Amino acid sequence: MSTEGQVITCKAAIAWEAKKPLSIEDVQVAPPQAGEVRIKITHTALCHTDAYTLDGHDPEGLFPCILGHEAAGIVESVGEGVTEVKAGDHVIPCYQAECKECKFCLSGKTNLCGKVRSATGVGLMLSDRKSRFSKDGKVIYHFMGTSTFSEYTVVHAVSVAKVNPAAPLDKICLLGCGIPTGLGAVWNTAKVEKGANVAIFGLGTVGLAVAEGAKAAGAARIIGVDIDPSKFDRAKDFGVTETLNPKDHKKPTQEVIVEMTDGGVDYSFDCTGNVHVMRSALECCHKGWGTSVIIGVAASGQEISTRPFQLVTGRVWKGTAFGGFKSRSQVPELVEKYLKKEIKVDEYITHNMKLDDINEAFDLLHSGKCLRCVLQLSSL
Ligand SMILES: NC(=O)C1=CN([C@@H]2O[C@H](COP(=O)(O)OP(=O)(O)OC[C@H]3O[C@@H](n4cnc5c(N)ncnc54)[C@H](O)[C@@H]3O)[C@@H](O)[C@H]2O)C=CC1
Ligand SMILES: N[C@@H](CCC(=O)N[C@@H](CSC=O)C(=O)NCC(=O)O)C(=O)O
Ligand SMILES: [Zn+2]
Ligand SMILES: [Zn+2]
Repeated sequence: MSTEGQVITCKAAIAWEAKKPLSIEDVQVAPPQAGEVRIKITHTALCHTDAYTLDGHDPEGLFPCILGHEAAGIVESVGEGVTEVKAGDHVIPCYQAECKECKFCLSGKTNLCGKVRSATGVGLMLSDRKSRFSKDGKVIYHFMGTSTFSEYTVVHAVSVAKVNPAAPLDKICLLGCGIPTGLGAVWNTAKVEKGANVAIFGLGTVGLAVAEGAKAAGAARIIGVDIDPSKFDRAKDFGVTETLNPKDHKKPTQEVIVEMTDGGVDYSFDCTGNVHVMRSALECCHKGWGTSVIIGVAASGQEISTRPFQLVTGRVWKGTAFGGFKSRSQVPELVEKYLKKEIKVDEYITHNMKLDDINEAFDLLHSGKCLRCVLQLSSL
């Protein structure tokens, strides 16, 4: 029976307030309005950014909300005027939109899109500044324009990447965030070249994807830094050539790396979200040309600092969102790369669970034992 045009009642994990476990409850999901798409989410993974917002560190965090932004699913219905996807299409919801017509999209300089960001930042849909989620009449906010911890979600059409239906949704859900972010930080933002020396701070999913991207780019040395030594063996499988635990050294990590590399690395990446680590990452870069890319998301109120002399003497500080990939255009290309075995995806999945187990999955994420945990919400 078609659900098009109807309110759907389905299960979702509601974050009623910060720092509290999620609650699996029935929610009402309104039909998509003009320019919107309702998606049946089949699989979602958890990213550190979901934990960051749930823990109350996100200045944009709004409660109650439905978190989740690394997922895949099938279009259930589309609103008026939506032509690029239709019911039955396999899709990846993208927290970074791509409208292809705003100042950002047309600039050729960035993957950021300005079309819906003002609405997604306050948990609403653009057309009427309302939420499509409710619980017995009470508004539940959207998150990152995706809200994938729900059996059904509504997103802006500019935030939907249509992908090859031959790709397994339980794997390619990971292409909604962490893997593209790490690969793209190397390929699009830093543009690491053959023979370069690289340092990666933080060897979770994002850091490992940086390692994978750096190896593919032909980096000579890939130094993996983490305070958890249990991360090191696996990191070597992703391309890390040397490991460094800051706790094993009296000197600041940046000094250790500068000594190891005859003056510093060509590129460094922060994949921790810790502002002190971001400073180390900048300062371990080579004088004159070293570039450091901030990927990690820092908690509300945190600020970065260094001596301006570090920049005067040629180091460059950059940041990246979704690895600089244009979502609707390039996520389908990443799916094809996965199908051709040109990029890893399965290797980042350490756990598989059901939506009901989501709080256990967050505990695993916090424990450091988990790279990506994929939750199955429904079967095809
Ligand atoms: N800019 C963007 O578009 C995106 C940013 N992120 C952010 O990237 C960061 C990494 O995400 P995940 O890999 O999912 O997280 P994760 O929690 O799996 O990995 C973080 C790693 O950093 C290590 N670490 C923590 N403190 C450290 C320190 N002081 N020195 C060295 N290593 C340290 C941890 O042991 C862990 O291995 C998070 O801040 C996340 O919010 C994630 C996706 C997209
Ligand atoms: N809401 C936070 C910032 C969170 C943030 O930086 N998000 C990243 C993606 S993290 C994915 O796991 C991002 O793409 N930012 C760009 C954007 O447009 O949101 C805050 O207010 O500081
Ligand atoms: Zn993420
Ligand atoms: Zn745009």
